[in-house]
Amino acid sequence: MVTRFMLRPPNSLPFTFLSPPRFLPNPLSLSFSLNSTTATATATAANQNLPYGPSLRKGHKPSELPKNQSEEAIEQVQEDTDDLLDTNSFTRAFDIAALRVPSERCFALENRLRGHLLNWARIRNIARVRGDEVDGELNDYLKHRSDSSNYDGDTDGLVALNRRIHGRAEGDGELLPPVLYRDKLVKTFNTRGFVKFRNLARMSRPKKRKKKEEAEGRDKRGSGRNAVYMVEVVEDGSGSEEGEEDLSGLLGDEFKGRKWRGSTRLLLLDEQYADNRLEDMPEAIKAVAKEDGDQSTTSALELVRCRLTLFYNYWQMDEILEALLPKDMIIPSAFETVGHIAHLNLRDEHLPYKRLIAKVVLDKHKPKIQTVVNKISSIQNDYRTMQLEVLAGNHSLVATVVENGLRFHVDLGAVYWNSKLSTERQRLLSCFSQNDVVCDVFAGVGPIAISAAKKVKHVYANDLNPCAVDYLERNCVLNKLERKVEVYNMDGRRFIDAIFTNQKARPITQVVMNLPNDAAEYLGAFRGIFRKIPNDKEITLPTIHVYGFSKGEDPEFDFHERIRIALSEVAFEVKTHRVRLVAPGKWMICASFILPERVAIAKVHAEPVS
Ligand SMILES: C[S@@+](CC[C@H](N)C(=O)[O-])C[C@H]1O[C@@H](n2cnc3c(N)ncnc32)[C@H](O)[C@@H]1O
Repeated sequence: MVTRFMLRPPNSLPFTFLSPPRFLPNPLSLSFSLNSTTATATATAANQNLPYGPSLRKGHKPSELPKNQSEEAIEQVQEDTDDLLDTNSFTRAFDIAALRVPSERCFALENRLRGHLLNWARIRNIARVRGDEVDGELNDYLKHRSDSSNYDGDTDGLVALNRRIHGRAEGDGELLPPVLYRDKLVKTFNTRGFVKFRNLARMSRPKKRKKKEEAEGRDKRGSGRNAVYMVEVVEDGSGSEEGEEDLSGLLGDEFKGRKWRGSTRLLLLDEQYADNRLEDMPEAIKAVAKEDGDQSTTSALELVRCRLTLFYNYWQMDEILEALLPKDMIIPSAFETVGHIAHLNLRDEHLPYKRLIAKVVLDKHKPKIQTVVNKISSIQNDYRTMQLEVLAGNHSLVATVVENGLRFHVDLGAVYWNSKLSTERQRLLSCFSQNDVVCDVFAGVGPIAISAAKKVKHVYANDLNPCAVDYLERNCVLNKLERKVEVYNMDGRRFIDAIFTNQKARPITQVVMNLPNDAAEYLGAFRGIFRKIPNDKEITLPTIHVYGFSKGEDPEFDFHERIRIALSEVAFEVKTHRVRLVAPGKWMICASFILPERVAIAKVHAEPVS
């Protein structure tokens, strides 16, 4: 059964008498609708109580909007989503005021009106007017026509304009074939100094999508499946005036019976001026309007009423989840990413809404995120893998991660990966030099081993998980480092014993042991590791970097103690570094020390457990 989730009604929070639950208590019997008359009546009052800026608790719901082009955009957003979520219920329209100004002056006026313009996140305070974009040359011509006192009857200009409109070349009166026309353009460019136009054909041809948008006279933000917001003029001062020419034939039906003032833009005014008349506006706005009136007989600056519609795509993930989830529930706002996968860590209280949450996460982070998963249980197995449930998107758990300029293929369902450790891996790498030989005892798919291979002389990498080893080998090849990394698939203790007692192996200078739960206990494998080496032969004592968790009051001391006990040695220096807090009061620590000689040559050797 598919359950459809509806948004909490707008204005529900400030009014207890509306007080429906913040969400529907039983997610399996969801059907909720707000009495729209009540909502409208309370809208203005509610808006006054709400903070500045757009909010799902402000504005009008789509059902309250008059039928118009915005419906097309709403439908297209809906098309893109499945039945789980009613995206239309996130459409909000806001009444605002705007100054309609000539396009060439809008940036100068924007600067002068700063502080009085709409300052909402992700909304540009300059909006284009639908169907109001005209070629500059045509614009000049139309200005002359509309101001007949200035019009000097320049027939040359008219002829040039005519040629331009009919695609004819200047001088010959005939259409040029495209190749000749392009050739002519090249010459023009060159004489003007544009000598580096290598691919003129491509550059002079507008991109298909752009062409289509221009033809439709629409702003990308306001239409199609990616509609974010849209600005429409709902009431302006223009209208048919006597003696005014009907320009609908030239400019399209949009302009039927309307006064033409050239290309214009809307400077969206702050929401507090939505209902103001010009005389009630602040001095800065009045001054601009007055100057404009003084300068021009046909002032193009006018105050208009607009509707700003914000669609589902406008709202951020937390705004949408806050509106959907029950009141007082913590909004899941963070997640880990591994390549195309968003990895949630939902609390029990979120589980009834897990698919809904995942859908919003996916919608708000597409196309980077293609799959949303949730961890089902904590990591408990030997291979440190997670049990994951795919909640939204495609079911591929094989991700490609880029770290430190290297690429890693990772199957999140079968191997260990933690992007949060990337900074720590960088820190560790900075301890290595080009003469080092590194031994990574718990290598996983190779983030440390392969990154080290780029820098050091040689790497021995091991993991118990055959699947991790498989990816480790592939990742070596993927990064063209397979000749510098030797891969093993065995238990850590056996590996330490094998690699240090192997006469042919290069002397190891650095050992990495990243298995924080148990790595310290594997240190016993180093006791007596060089016991068979003759006294007169030089030995290289490696620096060991071992990771562990500590809940102790003094985590460094606590971890140091564990290392001492594992090595049965007291007197040696250990440097510790706090990696990160993995849970309240629980630190992940990295301890680095040179293997004490007494331990390395001890006669008692802890036999590896087979
Ligand atoms: C915490 S992960 C670290 C992996 C890698 N170093 C990284 O940073 O992504 C620990 C790895 O140790 C491996 N492992 C667990 N027990 C092991 C053992 N006894 N011997 C060798 N590897 C083991 C697991 O399969 C896992 O890949």
